[in-house]
Amino acid sequence: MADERRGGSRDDRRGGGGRSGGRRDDDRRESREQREERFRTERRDDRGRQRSQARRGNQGYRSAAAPSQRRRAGDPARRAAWDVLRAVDDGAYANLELPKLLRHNGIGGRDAAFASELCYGSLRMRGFYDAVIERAAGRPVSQIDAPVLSTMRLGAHQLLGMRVPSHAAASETVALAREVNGAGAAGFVNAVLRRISERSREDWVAEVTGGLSGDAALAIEHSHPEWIVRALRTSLGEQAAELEDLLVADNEPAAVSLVARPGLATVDELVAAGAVASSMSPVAATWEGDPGALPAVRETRAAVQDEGSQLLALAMAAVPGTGRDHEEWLDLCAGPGGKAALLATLAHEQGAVLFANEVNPKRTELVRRTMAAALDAGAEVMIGTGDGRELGGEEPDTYDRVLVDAPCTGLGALRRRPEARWRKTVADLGDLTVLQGELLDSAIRATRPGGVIGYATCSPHLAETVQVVRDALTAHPEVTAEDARPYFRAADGSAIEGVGDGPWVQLWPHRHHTDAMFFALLRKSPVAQPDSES
Ligand SMILES: C[S@@+](CC[C@H](N)C(=O)[O-])C[C@H]1O[C@@H](n2cnc3c(N)ncnc32)[C@H](O)[C@@H]1O
Repeated sequence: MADERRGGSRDDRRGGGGRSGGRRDDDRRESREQREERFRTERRDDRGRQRSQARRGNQGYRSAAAPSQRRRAGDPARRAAWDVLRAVDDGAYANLELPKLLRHNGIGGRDAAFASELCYGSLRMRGFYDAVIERAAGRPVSQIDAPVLSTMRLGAHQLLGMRVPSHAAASETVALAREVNGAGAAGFVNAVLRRISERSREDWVAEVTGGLSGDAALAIEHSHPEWIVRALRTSLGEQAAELEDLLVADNEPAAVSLVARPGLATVDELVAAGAVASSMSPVAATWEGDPGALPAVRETRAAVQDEGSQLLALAMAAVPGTGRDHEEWLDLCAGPGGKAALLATLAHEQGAVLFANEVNPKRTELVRRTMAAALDAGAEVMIGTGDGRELGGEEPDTYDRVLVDAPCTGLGALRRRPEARWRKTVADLGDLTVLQGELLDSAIRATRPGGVIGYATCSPHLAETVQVVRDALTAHPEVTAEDARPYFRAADGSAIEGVGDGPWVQLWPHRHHTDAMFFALLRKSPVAQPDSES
């Protein structure tokens, strides 16, 4: 392939017409921006409303401290956590919002770590805390004003989920309530937190799950929507006894895993900088602190990437392809580009070329940025924007390896997105599984005879994983499933255990300390030879 195609656009190659698959994402972005604007203005109203409501309805409550001793404002870390909870209620993502706020307010070090734990923990454990708050407040949370409820959730997490001494948790949270909710509401917060502090976490679990059994009790105690608990139980199948371990793992913050992109960085380089080599992915090291402090990360030679994603890209490259020289690889859903960047360096090592496709133009741009070091090192990559569902019809029988890292519910990455579990609904599955089926269908069409297709999701939900693959196998008799397990290798070269009975691979947070990634490997039969047809 000619050098000028490196980092070039597939749209250019096809005459620059571009593709217009990004409208749905643009629509979403617009409404998100509108929501943010609404939030900026509404927050002032909320606080005003809150004060007057509190004066009307909660006059009986009094702060624990004497008026002369009352702190007028909360501390900056708690305030930042509260601001994020409010923003999340309006559609923001905590992992994007919190770093922005911490930077803006100059909060760093231990205060930043405290704000992160407070914010993410309150969001993850919202289901449990709301059940506790309802008992302590003597009313359903739907009857508590949202800004006051956010304050109470922060207080509940300090009391039941962090090692903050009760008196500090209560007094600091009441000071925050005075600042953001008004004096009357602060009295209400004080009374509720006082009641919560009278019992241990274990006692509250017994109280709020009393009378419930099975998945309903697990859902409250481990703070997952019940439909997700049921789906995870089904996905675990014969290992359903591990369900509680999985729910616990979902509530623990994921360690920061770095990938050393082959040919660009090494695990040894990351270890020399203070990271710890992983026993799971051969190209991973875990890192505590700001990844941006590492030159290899700033230069895109290394990056933050879940080890499950690393293993999956490594497997995709390790599978025997068509055996052709100079293979062509396709990443059908590449944005923001983590797997594509790893595939690009692996393709470069094998003398192959990668085409990274993404439907959303802004995410295509992220793919380009993620690739910077790989492109500089001479990896042959084309990056294009387009609807992956059309690609199989446009370029049939073309690619030696095709990865479909499909858009999904993300139920396998709940550790990373603390609010995600409360936003997903069973209804999301319907549209997603249709899209996943169409993308896999297109990927099969785009695959050269004898080539391989990897189908991946960061969800273990059977409707998005096994069912999509089975439907594709039924619709495409020219494709067969291959055992993916031999291609998942740990850092010492041994086979990774506990990935299921095959032929697919299912990784799990509680077993592998990765996201719950699913991977299926399909192969398109080679073109029938003339003599075999006779
Ligand atoms: C799970 S993410 C892929 C993550 C990516 N492989 C990585 O490792 O960074 C799924 C991606 O599919 C994209 N997508 C959604 N619908 C698509 C379509 N019809 N064609 C191509 N990409 C699509 C989404 O915008 C999203 O970026």
